[in-house]
Amino acid sequence: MKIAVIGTGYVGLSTGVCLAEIGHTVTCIDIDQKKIQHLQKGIPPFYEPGIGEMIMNNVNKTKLFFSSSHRDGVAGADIVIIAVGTPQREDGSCNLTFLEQAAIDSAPYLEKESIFVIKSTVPIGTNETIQKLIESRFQKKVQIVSNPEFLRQGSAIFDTMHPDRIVIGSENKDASEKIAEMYRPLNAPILITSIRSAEMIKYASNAFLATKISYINYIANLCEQVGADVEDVAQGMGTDKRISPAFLQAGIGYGGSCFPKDVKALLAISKENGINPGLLQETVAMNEHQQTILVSKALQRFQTLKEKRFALLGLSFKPETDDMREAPSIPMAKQLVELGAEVIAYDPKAVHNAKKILGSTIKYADSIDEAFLHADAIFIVTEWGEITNMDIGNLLKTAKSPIVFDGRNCFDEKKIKACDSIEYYSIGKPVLFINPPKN
Ligand SMILES: NC(=O)c1ccc[n+]([C@@H]2O[C@H](COP(=O)([O-])OP(=O)(O)OC[C@H]3O[C@@H](n4cnc5c(N)ncnc54)[C@H](O)[C@@H]3O)[C@@H](O)[C@H]2O)c1
Ligand SMILES: O=c1ccn([C@@H]2O[C@H](COP(=O)(O)OP(=O)(O)O[C@H]3O[C@H](CO)[C@@H](O)[C@H](O)[C@H]3O)[C@@H](O)[C@H]2O)c(=O)[nH]1
Repeated sequence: MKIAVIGTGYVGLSTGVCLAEIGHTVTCIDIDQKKIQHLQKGIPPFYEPGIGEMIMNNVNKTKLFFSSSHRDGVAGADIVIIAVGTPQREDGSCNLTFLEQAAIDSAPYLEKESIFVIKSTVPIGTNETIQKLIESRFQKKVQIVSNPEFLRQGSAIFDTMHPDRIVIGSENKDASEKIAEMYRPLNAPILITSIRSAEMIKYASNAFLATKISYINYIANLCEQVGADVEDVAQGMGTDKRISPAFLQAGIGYGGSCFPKDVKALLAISKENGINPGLLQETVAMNEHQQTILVSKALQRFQTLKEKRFALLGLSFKPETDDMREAPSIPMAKQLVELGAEVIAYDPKAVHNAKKILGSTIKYADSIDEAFLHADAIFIVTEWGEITNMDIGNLLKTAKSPIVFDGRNCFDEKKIKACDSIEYYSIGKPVLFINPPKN
């Protein structure tokens, strides 16, 4: 099939590249000309494992094209997929400006038979609004399909090639069958629903996962008070098939471009519809509290953080991405600086993006070793492989004090007990002291 994908962010680019990989001819469109120029040379605009190779492979096979002109992709396309951003407004509700503009930019070139697919995460009823916009403004009949995306950053290509399910929301049988046909080579379970149910599935899934994280963080905080270990508790819970072990990793809260904004959007939708949003309000409040928890532990340990030098390991909102959107490292670094500490941060990929947000309020190290040097304590924020695999015992010998605040529970007891000297604070687990420093 001939497919146009509008927006070359994490979702649009991953979708476009994978659809080319399974045999379709795909043109990816973006209004960001610089992005398109780079993509035409095979350079991805962000760090995402495996995407660069897949782009080059499909560009070389003339299955994948990039353009900044909507006409180039949309004219003659069987299917047009919209994957532009739907960010959060100040009141938490979803901002549809980019989506409306993408529809307006594409509509003039839509063919009579082409199907218009909205992959962006949108409030319930948006697909119908966009359909009406195209029909009234451009006098064109259009078949609209809601096809929400569930990929995770850091494993976007794997998730797109191996989805747990594909959700297709449509009021038209031919349109949903055509979209199912487009995805057929992926051999994934397909769920066909109404448009409104498909829109709701996306928010309900993200809000559920975010709530599951806030729940285990709440249990973790209780574990610390009652002397239990949250990892044992999560394992005990997760082995129950009805609960599952996924998303039971306690830590310093969720970040990223989706959970924070989608939970708040669903909250706004609840309020608009007169449904008590109390449950989701607690999810958000718990997450905000959790992002401050390591700083509270440090304050308790040191009384004052003035003139302390702290190493911050990991800046991106999760490993294997350079995305800093809503990363827990941002409030944490700001708080430490406000309390008078000097912060030196290390991240394998996200420093460039972190500098745009945190600027020169903190320092940046080129290596883990450099960050450890003379540090009064180490804060672990993101569980990159390089960080979880580091030789912590040896590295701590170069720090001023062997004190670690681990926000992602990266090390087991064996690794901590092998250190000559360490004071190890983690989330939802007892503090470990191995020949701790005197002060
Ligand atoms: N990031 C994720 O992991 C993820 C996963 C599932 C769903 N989603 C949802 O998918 C949507 C896209 O998210 P993203 O993270 O890929 O966004 P993004 O911000 O990374 O990228 C959006 C792209 O769209 C382009 N764009 C904006 N207006 C345009 C227009 N009129 N024509 C062409 N291009 C235009 C921008 O220049 C940008 O490159 C959002 O609704 C998001 O909630 C995101
Ligand atoms: O047990 C867990 C799992 C995740 N996280 C945190 O939750 C955030 C989000 O992680 P993850 O869900 O892996 O990454 P995203 O790329 O944000 O993906 C989520 O958001 C996407 C955008 O909507 C959806 O498509 C995905 O299905 C959904 O998992 C990160 O800060 C993680 O550190 C935890 O704290 N504990």
